[in-house]
Amino acid sequence: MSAQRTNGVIVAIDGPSGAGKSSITKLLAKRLGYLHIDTGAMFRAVALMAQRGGIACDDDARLTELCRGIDIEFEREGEAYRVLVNGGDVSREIRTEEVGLLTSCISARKPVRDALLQMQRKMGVKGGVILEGRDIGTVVFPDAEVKFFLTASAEERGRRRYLELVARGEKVTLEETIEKVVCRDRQDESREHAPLKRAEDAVPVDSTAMTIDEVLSFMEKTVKERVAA
Ligand SMILES: Nc1ncnc2c1ncn2[C@@H]1O[C@H](COP(=O)(O)OP(=O)(O)OP(=O)(O)O)[C@@H](O)[C@H]1O
Ligand SMILES: Nc1ccn([C@H]2C[C@H](O)[C@@H](COP(=O)(O)O)O2)c(=O)n1
Repeated sequence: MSAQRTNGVIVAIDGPSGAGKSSITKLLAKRLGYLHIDTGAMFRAVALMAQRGGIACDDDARLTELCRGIDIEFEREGEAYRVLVNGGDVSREIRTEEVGLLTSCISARKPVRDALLQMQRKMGVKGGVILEGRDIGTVVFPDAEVKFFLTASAEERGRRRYLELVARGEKVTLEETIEKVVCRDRQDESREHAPLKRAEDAVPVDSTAMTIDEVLSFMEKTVKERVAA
């Protein structure tokens, strides 16, 4: 472990939409006493601010200016966390389907990735953190002590997201939800900058037939073994 890691190791959890990254990261961070850094929420926050400012998702000049002046924070609230942008709570607004779609475009822009890369490295460099996203183990922290690539079949991820949306009262079908998951996968995997892919040294976890507790126990055991080694 490098001398910079004064607070513990860095754990990276990458994977496609609906794989369970946020759910697992929240629980694993609690068990380890680590900080949970939801990098997807950071991209969503930039997308929301671009939407509010009338900035087109491919306007790199204005996106560069937006990212230069943006302050994104995670504020612990009991067992959860609030996402603050320039001091304002955007935890709910960033989770809408509209912002999610805009984020797919925004997250492909190099100025946005470069700006958030610096922020994420600053947040995690001392360790004692779990970062979840698409490029943590490949780009943000290629030297992370523990890396996981968490996935599940597109059908299972669509089913999970469908149940989540229906529970929120949204009128969606299972078929269209699976289609959106597959579409999001294609966008995240095919973009030019920091595409979604498994780091060579990431531990693959296919949760298609695993419960949240089974995934959590496996990851906790793996981290503790790696730290003890
Ligand atoms: N192993 C599992 N078995 C059943 N349901 C799961 C499992 N893992 C996660 N879920 C459920 O699937 C839904 C999506 O999980 P979550 O939001 O954590 O995924 P994610 O990878 O963070 O997605 P995104 O990247 O789109 O934010 C949640 O309702 C969660 O409770
Ligand atoms: N490190 C990251 C994290 C997220 N993204 C993209 C992928 C999604 O299109 C969008 C929202 O992520 P989610 O909240 O669904 O995990 O942001 C990325 O490109 N890199």
